[in-house]
Amino acid sequence: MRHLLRTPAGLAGTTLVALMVILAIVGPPIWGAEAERIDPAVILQGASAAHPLGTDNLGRDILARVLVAGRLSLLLALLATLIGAIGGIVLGALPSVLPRRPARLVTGTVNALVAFPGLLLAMFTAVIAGLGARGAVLGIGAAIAPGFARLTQTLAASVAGADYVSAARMLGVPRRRIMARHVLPNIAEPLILNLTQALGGALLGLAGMSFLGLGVQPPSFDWGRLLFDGFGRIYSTPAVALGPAVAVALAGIGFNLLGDVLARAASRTAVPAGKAAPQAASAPGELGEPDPEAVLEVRDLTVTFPGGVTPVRGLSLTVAPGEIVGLVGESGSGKSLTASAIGGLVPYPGEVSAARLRLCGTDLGELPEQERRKLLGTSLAMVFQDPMASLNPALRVGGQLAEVATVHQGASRAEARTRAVDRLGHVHIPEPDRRARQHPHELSGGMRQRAVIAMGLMGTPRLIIADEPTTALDVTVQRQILRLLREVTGETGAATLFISHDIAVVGELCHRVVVMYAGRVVEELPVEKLASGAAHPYTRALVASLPDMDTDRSLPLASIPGHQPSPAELGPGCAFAARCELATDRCAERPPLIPYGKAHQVACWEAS
Ligand SMILES: Nc1ncnc2c1ncn2[C@@H]1O[C@H](COP(=O)(O)OP(=O)(O)OP(=O)(O)O)[C@@H](O)[C@H]1O
Repeated sequence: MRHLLRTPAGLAGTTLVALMVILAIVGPPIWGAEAERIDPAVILQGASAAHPLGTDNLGRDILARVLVAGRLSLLLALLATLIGAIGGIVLGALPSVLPRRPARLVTGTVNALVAFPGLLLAMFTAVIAGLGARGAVLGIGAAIAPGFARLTQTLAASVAGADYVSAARMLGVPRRRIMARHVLPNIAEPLILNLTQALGGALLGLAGMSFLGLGVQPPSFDWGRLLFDGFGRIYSTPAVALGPAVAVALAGIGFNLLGDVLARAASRTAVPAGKAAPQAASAPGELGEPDPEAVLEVRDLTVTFPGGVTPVRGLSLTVAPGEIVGLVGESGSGKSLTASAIGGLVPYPGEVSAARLRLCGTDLGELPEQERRKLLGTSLAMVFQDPMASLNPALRVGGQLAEVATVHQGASRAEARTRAVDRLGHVHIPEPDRRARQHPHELSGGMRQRAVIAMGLMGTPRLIIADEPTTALDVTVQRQILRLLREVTGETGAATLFISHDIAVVGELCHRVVVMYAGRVVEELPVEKLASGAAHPYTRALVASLPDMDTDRSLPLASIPGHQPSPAELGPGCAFAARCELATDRCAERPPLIPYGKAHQVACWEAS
């Protein structure tokens, strides 16, 4: 964010807005008397040394009036924006809490209002509410509200699909409460950012209303009113109209630039990893020197959500070039959030901190936002469970792949397309040229997943994070994708972090296995030791729950009794203790991750 504010647009927006705010505060006390001083000797004068913007029909100095009018102009714009925003957010949120029919009525009304020209809506409301500042403010508020309502509906719809909202719904949480607790807090940031841009629009709108004679009435004056008063003289003494016009334009540009930069900074909806004090397991002195060979080095990674929910707690992980590391654990253990934190994709309001988060030898926490994105865009490829989530259904597959090359490598369109077709062929998609021209829905599930892997290969990824990439696929296709991942890792020398809840798949594909439980690593071991050399009771239970050739298929499959505690339920001791046959009083204290043979670490007091 700080970096974006230092860009030319950010700097210009911040400076202009700061100047406007200062003007609104100091303008009236400094130039108030001058702005009101009537001087019959200098009536209707043009620009001069004494009156740089000329004088009005009562001999009042226009420059002083422009400087004083800033306060009223900004205050009215702020009021109109707040009215529009609050009205719009309420309108936008209503369909989510109302019964079906009234909800449809509200949605239809919002759609109609969005289609209605804003200025007409403003004028219509202003005429009904009465001429003057009040009517203009209500009018502009009414013109702003539909945009906010539509934005609220769109954002709410995107959050409504989140797993935690579905879970709350299934638990029977009332819709009003879901809206207030789960939806609105998660969409607050873009809405607040939109306020800044709306403020710029409101300033221009109010000036327009005053200019049309529908806004501020004498003796009060805002920039629009001054523009209205000076417009008749624009050919004889242009300065009198240009002064207020420039003020309106500068303020509008300032708020729009700032709003745009803020929106861009927030558009990620993800929180970049920042440097944070190392937690529990490793004190600063234990952090040690960075590993120069590692592709990925994570130390004490923590992901926190408001309310003290910490689904990832002090996780450390290293992945070497060409290595396939499996991150395994039950659903909810924090595997996906770990991947999201590495890729800078943790959704707002999650917060990421790490004592060290290095990718390809560069500390991500120390990079400016733009460079961090560039490094992630070129060195990291992410493959998710649902390939449709990574592919835009409205775009052709080839075009989406080509975008990576045009955006990150500055390739021409033709070069990017050729490379996209080549990459599709590389992941064994038959007839890659034809497939590149198709839309994602025309491809099978396995082919889509291959296309996503091909997208990752458009750059030269040093690390591939594959988060449950085969879970949604049938067994045969699963095998093909696993083979492809192994092949890609072997060919490119890239490292792979393979996330799965399926320890059998992990055992088959990976060189090393990291086992997570309730947000922490409980064991890290070479894959050869998985079947019979695991030391943590949880890893052993996971392995024991796998069926093999001798398993009696008439009996229910083995499962680990009990359930993994949710991040909010975690106490100070070993999180697995409640389900562990070996648990003793000592487990009330959390066991540290300690070496247990070569390339093997375990966090258990009773490990044997
Ligand atoms: N946006 C969020 N806000 C609050 N809690 C969240 C959010 N996203 C994830 N969590 C919580 O973090 C915990 C870990 O989630 P995560 O998705 O990383 O688990 P996982 O091990 O990948 O599980 P799965 O295999 O089911 O994807 C879960 O308890 C989940 O409820």
